[in-house]
Amino acid sequence: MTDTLVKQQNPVKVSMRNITLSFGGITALKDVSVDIRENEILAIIGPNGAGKTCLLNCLNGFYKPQKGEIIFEGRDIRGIRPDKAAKMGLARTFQNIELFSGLTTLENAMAARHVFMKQNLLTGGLYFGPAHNEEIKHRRVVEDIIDFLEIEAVRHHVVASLPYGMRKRIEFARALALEPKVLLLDEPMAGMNSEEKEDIARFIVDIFEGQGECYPDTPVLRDGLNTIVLIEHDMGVVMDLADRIVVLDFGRKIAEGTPEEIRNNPQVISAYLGQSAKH
Ligand SMILES: Nc1ncnc2c1ncn2[C@@H]1O[C@H](COP(=O)(O)OP(=O)(O)OP(=O)(O)O)[C@@H](O)[C@H]1O
Repeated sequence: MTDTLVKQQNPVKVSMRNITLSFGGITALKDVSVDIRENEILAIIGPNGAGKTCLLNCLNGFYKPQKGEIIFEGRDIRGIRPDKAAKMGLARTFQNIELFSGLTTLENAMAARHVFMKQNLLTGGLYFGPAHNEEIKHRRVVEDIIDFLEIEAVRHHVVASLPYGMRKRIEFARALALEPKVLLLDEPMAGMNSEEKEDIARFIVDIFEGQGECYPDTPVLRDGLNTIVLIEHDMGVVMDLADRIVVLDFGRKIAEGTPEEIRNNPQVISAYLGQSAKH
């Protein structure tokens, strides 16, 4: 059996069925169905305005599609609150960085851990005792993630003072700090130079594969994260990283397949690759 066939038979982790999303007269997504499978990096591509970000926004509850269903862990999560989606294991980064710019790298990553914290504001105010112990545990996970993403040098820097590429990396750290089951990356390399892109590509592969006993106390790094969805415009990166690709155009799914299939699909070439070839 070929590798492709094996991939196609991987269990479905999230199933988006017949998603339609409109804003007034604009139909951003029209009857789009996408299965996100275990053990795959799934790339979503398409020209500007094709509906890629909208699809992620539906997945993590930012937008509630008018039609369709999103099945995750046996239930329809269409229209779930974003914090609930994060708690269930759907974490994402944003095309336009959405960090707390007045906080440090460490504080931004720790903020993500509040999803898991049992202590409330009152007990949290009593620094000693359970809240303190809990903080130590979460801090260890966050420090591992900071180490993994090689951002130790800016742990205590306020995010607003950092260059763009570094802020993108911190957003990645914050998403990992949620220890997700499915990681949604919206243009994690946008605006980066080729060296920075290579670093991010390496992190994606490493997180997908897992780092074993290098990080024994942080399961997301130790065991890896076997379901990653990636929106990316750089075709070289997409072809290198993705196991499968879904192509959107004007809010519709026009193709789905392996990088090889997509590369040779005439509809995709005219809709997307053709367009970029003109530039
Ligand atoms: N909140 C909104 N209100 C109105 N229209 C919206 C909203 N969000 C998205 N749209 C529209 O939906 C369509 C799809 O947008 P989306 O951001 O998903 O595209 P995209 O494929 O991610 O594009 P890009 O590659 O440029 O980021 C566009 O026409 C966009 O203007």
